[in-house]
Amino acid sequence: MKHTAANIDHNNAVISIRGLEKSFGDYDVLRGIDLDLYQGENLVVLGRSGTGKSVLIKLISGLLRPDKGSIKVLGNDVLMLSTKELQELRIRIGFSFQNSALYDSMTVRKNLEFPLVRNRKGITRGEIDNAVETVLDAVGLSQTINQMPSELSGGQRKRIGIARTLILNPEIMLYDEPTAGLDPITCIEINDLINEVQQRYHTSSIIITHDLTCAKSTGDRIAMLLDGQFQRVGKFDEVFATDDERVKPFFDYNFIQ
Ligand SMILES: Nc1ncnc2c1ncn2[C@@H]1O[C@H](COP(=O)(O)OP(=O)(O)OP(=O)(O)O)[C@@H](O)[C@H]1O
Repeated sequence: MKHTAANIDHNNAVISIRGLEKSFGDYDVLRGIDLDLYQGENLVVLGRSGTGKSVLIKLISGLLRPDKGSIKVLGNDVLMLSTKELQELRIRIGFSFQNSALYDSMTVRKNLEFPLVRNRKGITRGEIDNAVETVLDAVGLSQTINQMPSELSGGQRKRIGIARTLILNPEIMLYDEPTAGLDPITCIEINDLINEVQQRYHTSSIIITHDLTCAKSTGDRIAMLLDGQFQRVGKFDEVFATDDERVKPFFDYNFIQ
């Protein structure tokens, strides 16, 4: 079970979605999504491949427009924002995506400086150095500051990718399959890091994963996408207390029953 007691404000939804629908041609991917992400909460989104998890993230970040429904993020109606306002909103969201690769030709320090220099005009050298050292310490990799990405393990690269996101002090974190392709021990480290980020940065997070160990150890709540809707939402044990043949195989496969 999740081992950190989270400080969640259930009166404050940082993401609020109602009646969201999205189709591509004849395929109705999302068929009426309702979802609240509360301040301080880690919410895990589970679902089979192709059920629309990435589409949901793209709708939340304004990269796709829905056919129906509303999306509020940090008090903003995403569908009403101008391009510039959307860009400003996205800076407040940290994206930890599988393909958010590090720049191979830059040291860890330069990789971490990059988003700061681009997004914080007028920032001083001292402030940059301070921010880099703080996020590296947060992900436990201070010693790698002058290394190249090719000298790091997969787990270390993942941590630096998360540090690069944290450097802009995001209010919301979106993790897309954070443990994919990592060995079990590194997975545990990444799960712990997600929980530490929640505690230390007071972020609210959506974590998309197929890894139920990750779901169990990071999720304050689990939302399972079934047939285009969140049909099972709750604590980990509640979500899996069912004989539903769409749900059981997830559990059985992950825990070898
Ligand atoms: N721009 C697009 N145009 C047409 N179809 C799309 C588009 N984006 C997504 N789809 C379709 O929507 C469905 C949901 O895709 P999505 O990438 O959200 O799945 P997913 O749940 O994230 O899957 P996975 O776990 O494999 O990453 C898929 O059938 C996909 O082909």
